[in-house]
Amino acid sequence: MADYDVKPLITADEIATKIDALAAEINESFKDTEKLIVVGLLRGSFVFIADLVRKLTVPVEVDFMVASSYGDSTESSRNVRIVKDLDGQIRGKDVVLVEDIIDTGYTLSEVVRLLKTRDPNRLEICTLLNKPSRREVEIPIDFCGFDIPDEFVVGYGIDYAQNNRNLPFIGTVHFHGE
Ligand SMILES: O=P(O)(O)OC[C@H]1O[C@H](OP(=O)(O)OP(=O)(O)O)[C@H](O)[C@@H]1O
Ligand code: HPA
Repeated sequence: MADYDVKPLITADEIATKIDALAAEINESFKDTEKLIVVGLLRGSFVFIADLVRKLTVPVEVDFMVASSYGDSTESSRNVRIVKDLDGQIRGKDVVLVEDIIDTGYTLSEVVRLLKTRDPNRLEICTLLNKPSRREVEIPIDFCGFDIPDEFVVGYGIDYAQNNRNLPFIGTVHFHGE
């Protein structure tokens, strides 16, 4: 049995409403784009990307990268491993990088640094969750869902030690005895 409880923070309905708003912002911002490359940063963003792209009305291509820095911990290792790179080219293209959560900022800053070396026309960042109080590396966010407090969260694709990604809502983790 897990040695922690999950307390609801953001409901499935609140997430769905926010995704409609984020998609509307992205559709407006990229309305003149021939094709938008949506880059999903796995694994945590797989649920968010699936819901978000179905609300986009601009022509879209989807590609994925896999990055990892937390392992089974609630603390970043600050060592970002790029486990899988993009399959396609982004030179001269309009790109939105889709992330589930920005916490210290290490993961995204490393991915952004790498993608910028490939000279995209536009590279913008969309995150469902943002924990501003934990930031160690500054990251400009173009499309942001929710600012959340300094608590470890799970659900809607986001894990603790690979568990809880299947929860339809977002909740905070509370270890027994804390
Ligand atoms: O801003 P940071 O402190 O870098 O944290 C954010 C990153 O941490 C999580 O990834 P994780 O390394 O847990 O891999 P996962 O996506 O496979 O869950 C999350 O999905 C973000 O990519
Ligand atoms: O709050 C979090 N939960 C799960 N993974 C994370 N990676 C960074 N912050 C978090």
